[in-house]
Parts: sequence; structure tokens; C-alpha cells
Amino acid sequence: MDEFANWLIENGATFPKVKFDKDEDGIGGCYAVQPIHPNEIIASLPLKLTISYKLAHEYLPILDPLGCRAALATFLIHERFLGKLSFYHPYINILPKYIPTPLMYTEQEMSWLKGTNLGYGIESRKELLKKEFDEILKIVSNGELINALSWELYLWACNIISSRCFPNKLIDPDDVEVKEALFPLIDCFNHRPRQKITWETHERCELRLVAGNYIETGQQIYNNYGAKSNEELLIGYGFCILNNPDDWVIIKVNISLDPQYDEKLDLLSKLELSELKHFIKRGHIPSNLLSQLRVLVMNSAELIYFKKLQDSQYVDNNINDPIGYRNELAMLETFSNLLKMKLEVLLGRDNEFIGISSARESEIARNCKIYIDGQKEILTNALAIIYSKELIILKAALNDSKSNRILKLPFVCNKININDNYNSNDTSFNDINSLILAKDDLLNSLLITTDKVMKFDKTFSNAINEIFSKELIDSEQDTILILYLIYESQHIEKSEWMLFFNVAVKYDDFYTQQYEEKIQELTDLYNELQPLICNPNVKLFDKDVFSIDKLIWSTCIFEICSITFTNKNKKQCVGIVPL
Ligand SMILES: C[S@@+](CC[C@H](N)C(=O)[O-])C[C@H]1O[C@@H](n2cnc3c(N)ncnc32)[C@H](O)[C@@H]1O
Repeated sequence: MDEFANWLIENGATFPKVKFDKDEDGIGGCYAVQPIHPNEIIASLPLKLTISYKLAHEYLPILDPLGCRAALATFLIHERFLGKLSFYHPYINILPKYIPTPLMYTEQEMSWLKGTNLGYGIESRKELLKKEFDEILKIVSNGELINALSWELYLWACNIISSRCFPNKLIDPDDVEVKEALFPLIDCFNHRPRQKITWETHERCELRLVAGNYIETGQQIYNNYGAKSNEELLIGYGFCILNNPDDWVIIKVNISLDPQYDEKLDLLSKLELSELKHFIKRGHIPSNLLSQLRVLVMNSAELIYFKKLQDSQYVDNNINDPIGYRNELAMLETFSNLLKMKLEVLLGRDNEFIGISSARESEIARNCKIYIDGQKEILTNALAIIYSKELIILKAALNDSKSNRILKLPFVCNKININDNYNSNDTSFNDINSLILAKDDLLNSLLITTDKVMKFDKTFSNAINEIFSKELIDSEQDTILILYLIYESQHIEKSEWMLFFNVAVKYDDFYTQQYEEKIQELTDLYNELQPLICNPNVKLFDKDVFSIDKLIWSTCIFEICSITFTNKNKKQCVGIVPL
């Protein structure tokens, strides 16, 4: 380290109150040898010591088409190869020979990341670097450099760049491209999230680190690499921060299998919601993600109706707020399923950190565990937020239902009475299980489900038990509810859902336009059901009530109003949202 410090001083760097040392874990860092005050310059580096793209490019212009990283990495490898002959030798010499980023993990170590975003992404990142490296080998003709280059050294150099670089913009503010640059000395400080510190270029000839707070003698002096998540820190720097306040989980929305893919993509683009990648933080779910999911879970009627409103300038239809109870419940259900799927993969993993036999492995396992635990915690927190939102929406729906505030089908952009807490990402109770139970109770009160109608209407349940065997009842929830809609529409005035049925029987808008292609399918279903329903033991409908038209109507109402959800016993259920 002395050689490095002398080299820096000889070349005009200053760092009068800084000592290079290692902490108890052997991590190199910078420590204050005297008190440092806010706004004091901690270290300054003459820009002539920068290893920039410009420098690497002047040295190896043939690598130009490959971009900044390839040029910088090749330059570093060459200087390392030159050894003491290199001007940068004192700097190259203090660079770690090994940086434990996932690029360097063994197969066993990679298995610790299985199921995480990083686990999926590393291979493609390695392939990209390998292609870059093969291109370099093709381009480089200098015999000496060819001898120096190897894949292992290329990975080392890429790790050095990702773990120590700064934005090239610091020295070239007019540069339009995103490039990296290495600043010896300035890159010797470790990271602490939210650390107050400034990077300042002085008269285009010096880069300074300026203290943002008071630092006592003996304390480590931290830099701030920016608001980096553990995923970014692990891949780029080889470490993670416990309880990292800047951590996030990436959620990518997959729309490709949606039958209305083109229309929805078009609507998303009109609403400026085309970005399908989102970052969920502790206590924060981006509102754009919720808005996007509202579009993605729209059924055909909601989509048509919403687009109509969208085209008329007179209606205030804001996708940043719930657009309807069914749509909102479907959105929250879809989102919670997405979170649960991600979480389940991670939850079964704790016991997989076995077979650790070296300090290196235990360090890697520790970082993987911090990363995975952080992901789990953020996902669990997001799930609690979503369940809390579901409770608010369900309570509002029940209130509206009790006060008979049932408006026009397809229940899109009717005013929803939610309170201001809805968008606050509040998780007033964090215990997921109590949230699930509360949600289940509310869903049971609000929805028309097969369980409910079979329990409360003996005539209906007797008929259904005649038509379907016990085993089929769960898998035929859709058909049972479709039949129930016809059954209940025979005596609306006695129905518990009288207002809903009053609205539903008047609805004919959608099926005339949209059901053409479904007619054949429904005719087949009708022909299948008709003999079963005509069985003298099945007393479901008055004579001539069960017609193909009625079946089309009830299927249409069912599709406009139903949601699928998972109940507290993890059973997939279907329900009709009656408002
Ligand atoms: C810019 S360098 C900092 C100086 C480096 N520790 C050294 O000895 O040269 C970044 C590297 O330092 C280490 N590092 C920085 N901040 C850290 C932290 N908070 N915890 C653990 N390691 C850290 C990581 O190995 C990272 O790749």
C-alpha cells in the first residue's frame, strides 16, 4: 500500500487525513487519521491519473467498435501483464486479484442463487462477456497483448471495472454515451448506503471527494456508490448490505399469453404504461405497476368499455385509481399470485447453503443469503400491502352493496368509495395469516360462489348434485354459476342479489357484439347440458326457461363479473362480483 500511496503523492494526489487499512474481515478501506469536518476535501486526484476510455482508446484504437468496457478491460490486462514496467503498476498491484461476484461462482455457489432473478441472469451475462472477449481476440493482432489475454483475466478486469468504476461524465460532462472510468484513490473507499459525500470535479483537472458529515479519528470513511440494491451490489461488487434501505425486487409483467395481447399493448402505450419491468421496494409498490395490471386483467367488456370512455373526452377515467370492483379484485389477486409464486421458490431454500468448506464459500453463502432474505422480505411486505388493499376494496364493495349502490354493467369507472389509505402502501397489520383470514371472510360475504349458493339454496343444490358428480363440482364451478344466474333470474324479487340481477337481466350490449364466435362453443355446451337438465329429478328451471339465448346471456354476465381467487385453504375458487 505504501508504494501506491507514494505513487499517488508523487503524481499530485492529496489525502492528508486518510490511512489505508483493513477491517476485521480483511476488507481494505480508508480510515480517518484526524477528524474530518463537513465540506472538507477528503481526497483529491489529478485527472491525469484517471484510466478512462479515452486513454484506453488512444492506446488500442482498434478496439473502438467494442465500446468502453472492452477497451478498459483490455487496457487493464495489458498493464497487469507489463508488471513494473507499467506506469500504473502501483495501482494495478493493489487491485484485488479476485472479486467474489457471481461471475466467478462455482456451480455449487451458483446453485445457491437458484430461483432468484440473479440466478436466471448470470449465464446470459457471462455469454455476453464471452462473445465480447472472443471479438477482442479476433481484433487484437499485437503479439504481446495476445499472450497477455485470457478469459479468466478478462473476467477479472470486468469485475474490477464493475466494482470500482465511476461515470466518465465526471470528467467529460458533454459525453452523451454512458461510459465508465477508473479513478485510483477515489475508488479505495467502501460503500455505505445514504452516506453523505460529494464527488466534485475541480476546474476540469482534479476529482475531489468532499465530506458530507463529521468523521471522527479512526472511523472508516465511506463513499456512497448510489442507491444500489443488493442485486446490483452482488453482481457488480460481490457483496450485499444487510437491511439495505435501497433494496428492491424486480417484477416483470408477462403479457405475451393474453388473448387480447395487441389491444392491451395498444392501450398501455396510449396510457404511457409500456414499461413492463418494475422495481418493488420495502413499503413501496410502484403505482404504474398497479395501473398496468388493471389493464392486463381487464376482461373483454371492461376493455371495450374503458377504451370507449378513453376516447370520449368528457369522462374522468383514471387508470391510476381502481376502475371497478371486479377489475380491482382481479388485479390484486393476480398480483398477489405473482408475488406468492416468486416467494414460494425462495422460501424452500434456507437449507440449501450446505457443503460450505472454505472461507471463500462461507463469504459467498453469507452474501447470497443476505440477498435472498432481502428479496423474501420485500416480497412478503408487498404481499401484506396487497392483502391490505384487498381488505379496503372488499369493505368498500360490501358497503356499496349494503347501501344498494349498484350501477351499470360492466361496472367500469363507476365511482368507487375507497378511502385515502388505499394508495398509501399502508400495512397496518403485517401478519399475513390474519390478513388472509380477514380477506376470506370478506370475499365470502361479497361474492356469489358455488359454495354459498349450494349451501343456501336447497332446490339449486339438489339439482346440481343430480347433474354433476361430487368430484366434478369443484372443477365445474364456472358452469354451476352460469346455471345459477339463469336459475336466480327466474325469481329476481326474492333474490339476495336482487339489484344485481335487475341490472344484469337488462344487459344485452356485449353479447350481441362479442359473442358471435362463442355461439358454437355455447351451443355444444347447451346440447350437453340440456338432457341432464331435462332429467325429471332435476328441478331447476320452469318449462322453457333453459334456452340457448339464456345460456349466452348468463355466460356473458359470468365472464363480465367473475373473478378467480385462492381461498384460505389454498383452493382455487370462482366468484361473481355483484357490483
Ligand atoms: C471501490 S472498491 C472499495 C475498496 C476495496 N475494498 C479495496 O480494498 O480496494 C469496491 C469493493 O470493496 C468492497 N466493499 C465496498 N463496500 C463494501 C461494504 N459495505 N461491505 C463489504 N465490502 C465492501 C467490495 O469488495 C467491492 O467490490
